[in-house]
Amino acid sequence: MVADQWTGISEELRYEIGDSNHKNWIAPLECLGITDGVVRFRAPSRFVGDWVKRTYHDQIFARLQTLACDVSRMEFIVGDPTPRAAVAAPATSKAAQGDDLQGAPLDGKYHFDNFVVGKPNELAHAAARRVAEAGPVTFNPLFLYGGVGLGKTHLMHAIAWELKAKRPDLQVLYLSAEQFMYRFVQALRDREIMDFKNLFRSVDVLMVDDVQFIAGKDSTQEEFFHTFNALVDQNKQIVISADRAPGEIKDLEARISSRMQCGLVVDLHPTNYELRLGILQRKAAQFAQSYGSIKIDDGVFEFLAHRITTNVRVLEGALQRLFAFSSLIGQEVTLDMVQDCLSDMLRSSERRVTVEEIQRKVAEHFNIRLSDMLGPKRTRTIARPRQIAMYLSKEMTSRSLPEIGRRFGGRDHTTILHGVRKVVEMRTQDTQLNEDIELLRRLLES
Ligand SMILES: Nc1ncnc2c1ncn2[C@@H]1O[C@H](COP(=O)(O)OP(=O)(O)OP(=O)(O)O)[C@@H](O)[C@H]1O
Repeated sequence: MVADQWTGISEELRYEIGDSNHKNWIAPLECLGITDGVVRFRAPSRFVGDWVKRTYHDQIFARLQTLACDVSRMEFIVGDPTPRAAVAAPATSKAAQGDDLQGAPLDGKYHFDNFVVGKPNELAHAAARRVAEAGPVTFNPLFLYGGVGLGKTHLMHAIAWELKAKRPDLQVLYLSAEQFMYRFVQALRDREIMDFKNLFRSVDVLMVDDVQFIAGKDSTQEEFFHTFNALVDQNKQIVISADRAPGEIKDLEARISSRMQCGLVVDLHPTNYELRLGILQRKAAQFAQSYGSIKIDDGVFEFLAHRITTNVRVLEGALQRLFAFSSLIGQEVTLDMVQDCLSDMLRSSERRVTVEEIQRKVAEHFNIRLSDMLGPKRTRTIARPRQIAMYLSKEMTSRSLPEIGRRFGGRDHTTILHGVRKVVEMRTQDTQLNEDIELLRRLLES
């Protein structure tokens, strides 16, 4: 009974702790059920079990209690509980044991095949592909960086999958910097630091995600630095990711930051409209396999790609919700339904572009002075760009007409409304103007 409801709890936790934590820690757990008040989970390694117990115990426990009031505690067991697992492993050095080398679980969806390539990520993708060929080490480390949800983890997992498939002989270790620190601290505590060092130095490819996490953590940084140097000296490939460039990570020791810049540092740029559209199409095909096909009206993907520009994870969440909703109630996905079903997401991902930015960009584009945009002049060369800026302010910000009016030199809201209507009308008749507006919108979104 508890095991049946675990999927629901796991999904709730995804919202609470985020996709990436969920993927690393909660998704790999299997709920085995409840006996005498003890809820048992199977974890893929002791490391995962310990971590979940320390970090998410309260969140999981509170939910379990709402299901079965006789829950008294949780227990994590490791590996396969059948008698096969009871066979004693031959005595091997710790470093050679699979469980110890086990990094974070790899997501089965993060392959190169389903990574959509566009201008903003083509270099990062090409570099990742090169590393995944496992040819001679040409750049070491490969340092991938970029904002939240732009595909760093996806690319790292894709490298790991590809290497596992092509070169099963290689020891590939992927983990987050947080896990690196946890294992280091655990090794210190258990006096197993030599095992720790041997383990990390015995890998052929080391991949560390979100390295900014160790900034400011002195002894972890120190150990990381030595591991890093030892592997580079042996010509072993290292792949690192972070949310910013090495030189910009606050409290990261200068010697580490400079070592990281010795290889290839590549940036995943924020997505552009075309990339978002491509990702939506690709993900929709994937979702159709799990949820069954649904009918999606023309213009829905374009609308989403315009409106949800924050990060790909949010875009994916939006699409998933539409699929779930549509297949549950058996309704096709129309623009109206999208606005209804995703109203919270659309509100919160409203571009943080400001009226002032819009005025500046539009003034630059039409080569007029900002003071004229705000001032009283009514000549066409000034009034037209001003109306376009009003229109974009209404479309791209959540400001009301009176608020926009105040920002346009204290104009009345009816003047703004008139400007907006005028542009809506002109857009249908003047293709050049329409293109100008689309261009401006994209510039402002990027
Ligand atoms: N170019 C892309 N093609 C397909 N899916 C993508 C692409 N970029 C990102 N995604 C998807 O977006 C989601 C978030 O990506 P990912 O977890 O790799 O981001 P990240 O850069 O590691 O973010 P964070 O900084 O939060 O760790 C994933 O589901 C991933 O598959």
